[in-house]
Amino acid sequence: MSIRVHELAKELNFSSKEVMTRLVAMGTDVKNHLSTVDQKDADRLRNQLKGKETNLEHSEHKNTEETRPMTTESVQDGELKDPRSAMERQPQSARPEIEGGRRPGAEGRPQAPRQGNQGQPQGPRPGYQGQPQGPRSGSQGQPQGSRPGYQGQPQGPRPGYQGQPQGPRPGYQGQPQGPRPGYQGQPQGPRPGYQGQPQGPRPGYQGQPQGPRPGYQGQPQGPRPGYQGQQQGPRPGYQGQPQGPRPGYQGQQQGPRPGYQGQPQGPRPGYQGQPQGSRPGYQGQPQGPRPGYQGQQQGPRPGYQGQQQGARPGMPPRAGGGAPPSPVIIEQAKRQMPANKKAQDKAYERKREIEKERENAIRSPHRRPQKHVKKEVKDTTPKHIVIQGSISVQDLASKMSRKAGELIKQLMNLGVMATINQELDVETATILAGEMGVTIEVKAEKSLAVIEEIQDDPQDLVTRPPVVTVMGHVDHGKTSLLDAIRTTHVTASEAGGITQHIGAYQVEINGQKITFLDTPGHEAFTSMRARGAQVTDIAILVVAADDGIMPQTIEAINHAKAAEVPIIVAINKIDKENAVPEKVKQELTEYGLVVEEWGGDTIAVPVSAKSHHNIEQLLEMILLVAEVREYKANPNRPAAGTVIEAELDKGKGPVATVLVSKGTLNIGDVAVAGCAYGRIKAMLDEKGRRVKKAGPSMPVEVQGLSEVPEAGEPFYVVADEKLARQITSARIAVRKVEESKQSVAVKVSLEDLFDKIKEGEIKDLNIIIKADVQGSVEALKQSLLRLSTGEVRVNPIHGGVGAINKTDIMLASASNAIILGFNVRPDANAKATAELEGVDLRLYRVIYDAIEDVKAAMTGLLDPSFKEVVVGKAEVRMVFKVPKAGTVAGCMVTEGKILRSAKVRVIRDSIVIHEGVMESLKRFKDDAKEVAEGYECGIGIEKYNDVKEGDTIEAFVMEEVKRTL
Ligand SMILES: Nc1nc2c(ncn2[C@@H]2O[C@H](COP(=O)(O)OP(=O)(O)OP(=O)(O)O)[C@@H](O)[C@H]2O)c(=O)[nH]1
Repeated sequence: MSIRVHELAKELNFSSKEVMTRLVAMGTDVKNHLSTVDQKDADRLRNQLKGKETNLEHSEHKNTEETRPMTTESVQDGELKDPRSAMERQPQSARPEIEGGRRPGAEGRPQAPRQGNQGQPQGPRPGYQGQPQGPRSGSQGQPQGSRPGYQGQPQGPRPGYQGQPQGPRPGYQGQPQGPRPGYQGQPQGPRPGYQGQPQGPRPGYQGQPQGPRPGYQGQPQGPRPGYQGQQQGPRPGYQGQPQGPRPGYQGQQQGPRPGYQGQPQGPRPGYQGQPQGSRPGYQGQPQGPRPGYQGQQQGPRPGYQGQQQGARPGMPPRAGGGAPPSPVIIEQAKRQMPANKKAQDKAYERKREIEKERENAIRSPHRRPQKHVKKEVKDTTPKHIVIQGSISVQDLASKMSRKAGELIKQLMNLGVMATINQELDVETATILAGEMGVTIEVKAEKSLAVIEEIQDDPQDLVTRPPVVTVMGHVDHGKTSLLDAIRTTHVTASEAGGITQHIGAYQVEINGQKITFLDTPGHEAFTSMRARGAQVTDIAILVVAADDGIMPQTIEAINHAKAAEVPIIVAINKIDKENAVPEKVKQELTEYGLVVEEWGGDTIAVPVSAKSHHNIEQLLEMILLVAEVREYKANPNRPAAGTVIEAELDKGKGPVATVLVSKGTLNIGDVAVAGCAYGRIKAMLDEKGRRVKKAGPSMPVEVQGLSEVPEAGEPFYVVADEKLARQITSARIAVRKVEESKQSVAVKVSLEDLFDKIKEGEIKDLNIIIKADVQGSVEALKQSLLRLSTGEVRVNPIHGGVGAINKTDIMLASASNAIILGFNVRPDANAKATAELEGVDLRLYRVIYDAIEDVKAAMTGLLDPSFKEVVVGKAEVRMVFKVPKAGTVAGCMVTEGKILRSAKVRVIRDSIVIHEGVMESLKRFKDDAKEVAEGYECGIGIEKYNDVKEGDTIEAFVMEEVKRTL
């Protein structure tokens, strides 16, 4: 039955490796510990090891190896068993003195205590690689008996090194030996131990008294315990194998102890064949007085590192003398540094310190040498810091635990001149810190910056006045209507009060209040919406009965619809003769507003702002809508609202008109609005009267804020000024981070539309269409509506004729819409606003292209491989008719530069009237490649002669854009 190597090892209490080695030596084919061994081989190994155990018992009474006879019986199967090198195999007495009396084995390893491998007692010494140990030949087979000298030279007269006569025992390199100088000529006399320690009383290891010869670590010496207190008695061989008949390496018989590489051992030559008798020292130096390590006096043979050797703790008396200390003791001695060694090391360290000081002094000559040089300066500076946004040099230095000067210096290296109080933007701070090995994390305290909305219990809600905004086309009578309402419906008690413009006011009708935002037009409405403030409950759409629906009327309708605010139409100027209210109602239906009398749900009230006709009816209608909509709020809670208007008053400081939407604002409350905060010192209503409280839907002018907040900012009352300060400082940090990032609030764009649709972010694709003619708006609108899919609905929220203006951009921003311009251009203001608001604005000359782009964007196939870049604009100042060349426009370049290679388009009143190729570009009579801003030039356009004074010629190039999808 076969058995695996590891199983056999376990059985025999051997390591698998050892078993494998033995099996291989026996000729068994084993590769690893999982290899199988057949029964026969396993038994062979068992028997072999068993035999050793027996032999071990026999060898129990053997003495030290020096006295052991070398036998030839230990040779088995022709294999030599001694695992030791010749040096190891040499008897102790025959070994040369090397390094102060330690007689090392091969490679200077200590031999003496005859411990087997791993400290186990060794007993009978097997020969090297199992070679018989017996006759103890000298190195390289020289007979040991006759003690030949070095390289076989006769031993008789005991020649010294290189055959020199031994007689007078010359010292190293032939120096006279007489007074036996020690290493480097030091006197040998009193035989000091290692490093000059006195040798005399032979103290034991670490100065312990030597007397009773204690064993290792002071254990009694009596029974001579082996390594780690194991009994020395039977002296097991390598790895606990029985020692008895002195088997050679791998269990081979030991017998006659051959010399190195099987040479006879006999005459016991010294190291490298030198005669043993005279015992030459290391490298042939005369041995006589046995100099110590490095020539120090050997006298009583100091132990390792100067420890006295004499009594040899745990050691049998050495026949050859000078046996090295136990390896165990060496190990121990290495661990525990002798006192004098420590002292030396200290002195060395001190010396190093002084040297370092000197080096430092040389490097920085102006610096005083430091008295105490710290051994190790621990770097306690943080390696990672968190900032909330831009940060001053001083604050950054303190966060980095560095001196501000260091940072300023580093900034200078980076080419930034900064003062200690200078604010560093996040990017600069990050680079600076990075240069100093510190990473920066920007984490704005948004949790503080954003105030959590208090959810009111429905039971606490009470009806509040509706908030109304008046919108409509220019000159249709918005201001007149607001004035009419204000003047006709002030309460008696208010009469005589000086009406102030604070941006909003309240009127009372039938005991019920209505709040009007006193900012006619949708611009304020949309800009507030763009900031997320939805303050309006009801929109009054003013349409002049004599004019009908006009572009801004349509915009207003679409704004109100986008904000999902109910619309009440005030058909104004009905006092006028040419007023046709029915026409207005008719037109309204085209925009989804069907008046009630025609079966719809849109309330339309014919009014006259001039004659105040039907103003009351209009107000009643507002109350009716409010009643249906049930505008409610909880007045018994800390106030929250919106800043309607704010300004810096010379006398009052920052003042803000706040429309309270929830709760009640009181004098003394601490409020936060954007980055402004403060305790409310005074409150005024629209009549300029001081009030102590302001409930839901009441507009009041408040004083006491730290700075002027922006219109549209939410306004909150907080617990105390400390919290208010924390909130605003956190908001300031957020604002700085956002400013430093210069991030644009990215709205939906055709570029990322598909991604957003996929992510479910977009369900409605809001589109604003602006075109040169209404027909194009309608055509585009109808085509786009047909693109709606199950995933996304195309929703043209606004369409109009004319240039793309700022209002369009604000509506797009508020409604997250895309603007499609067909044959129109954005005005300068609109273009800048679009960039600021991140509104995607696309211009087309062909309706089909616009539809295809939207379609492609919705399916993720948009390929805007080219993007139009306007490089310059020129204003046509004069038109020349040049024979053969046609019409040439004498222009002034007003923006950028006109490139000869660019394409051009002619724009008249923001409408593109021609797009084509430039035929000529001249500066006076010379052809020009480009003409820069502020210079005159002549532009000829290929096949186009209708250019007129006042036209704008726009030069543009098409740049390739890499797809990001
Ligand atoms: N006959 C008549 N004229 C009116 C009426 N309402 C306003 N107007 C006149 O129309 C003109 C424009 O009125 P505004 O109130 O300034 O119109 P608006 O819409 O506020 O104009 P913008 O502020 O420019 O947008 C003024 O001359 C008013 O006198 C009305 O009911 N009847």
